[in-house]
Amino acid sequence: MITKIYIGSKNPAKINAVKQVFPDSVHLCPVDVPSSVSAQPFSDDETRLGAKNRATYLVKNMKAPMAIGLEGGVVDTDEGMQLCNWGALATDTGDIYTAGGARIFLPNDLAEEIRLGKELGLVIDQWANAENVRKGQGTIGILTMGEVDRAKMFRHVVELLYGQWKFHERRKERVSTKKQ
Ligand SMILES: O=P(O)(O)OP(=O)(O)OP(=O)(O)OC[C@H]1O[C@@H](n2cnc3c(O)ncnc32)[C@H](O)[C@@H]1O
Ligand SMILES: [Mg+2]
Repeated sequence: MITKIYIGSKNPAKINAVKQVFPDSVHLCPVDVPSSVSAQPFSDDETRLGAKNRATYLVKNMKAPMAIGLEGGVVDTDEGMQLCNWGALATDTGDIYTAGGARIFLPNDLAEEIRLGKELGLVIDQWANAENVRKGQGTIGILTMGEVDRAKMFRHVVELLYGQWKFHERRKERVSTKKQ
């Protein structure tokens, strides 16, 4: 049974996403950890690696039985720049699951600023004339008029992680009962 989950961030949007998925009895431990990728990841691979690094850091260095890493990034394409988001769930049994989140295109003037090397978290505050967007509704919340905010988007990612973990645990149980 899961009693404690570490989260590799103190960002409230990320913590809320995890809180919404697991039962109230599960104790959440948010810790700021290095993602060991750029502050503004620029591809799916880099963003996914950031999420994995956050989760595995907690298992290795904080002795977390289960840890979740969530990471936001962007992907530039021929048709414009997209938001991308990834999550990873790692366990002290050596398992790791990853899942990608929703993606939408950024308006071009916003994307141009990021191409200049600025971090989305800073750019969006100016662009939307708001403060700490990344800790609240997120860019995705601004661009969808609050229909899908950052916590809701990451909630889906966490559901995909938790669901995969449950599936594999069930499979392991079946295999061990067969062997008996
Ligand atoms: O404290 P941490 O967990 O690092 O939270 P963060 O907001 O910095 O989140 P990420 O490092 O995962 O995001 C990478 C970059 O993309 C920005 N970003 C990603 N998604 C965003 C969103 O929905 N709204 C605002 N900024 C976002 C973020 O501010 C960073 O500059
Ligand atoms: Mg960050």
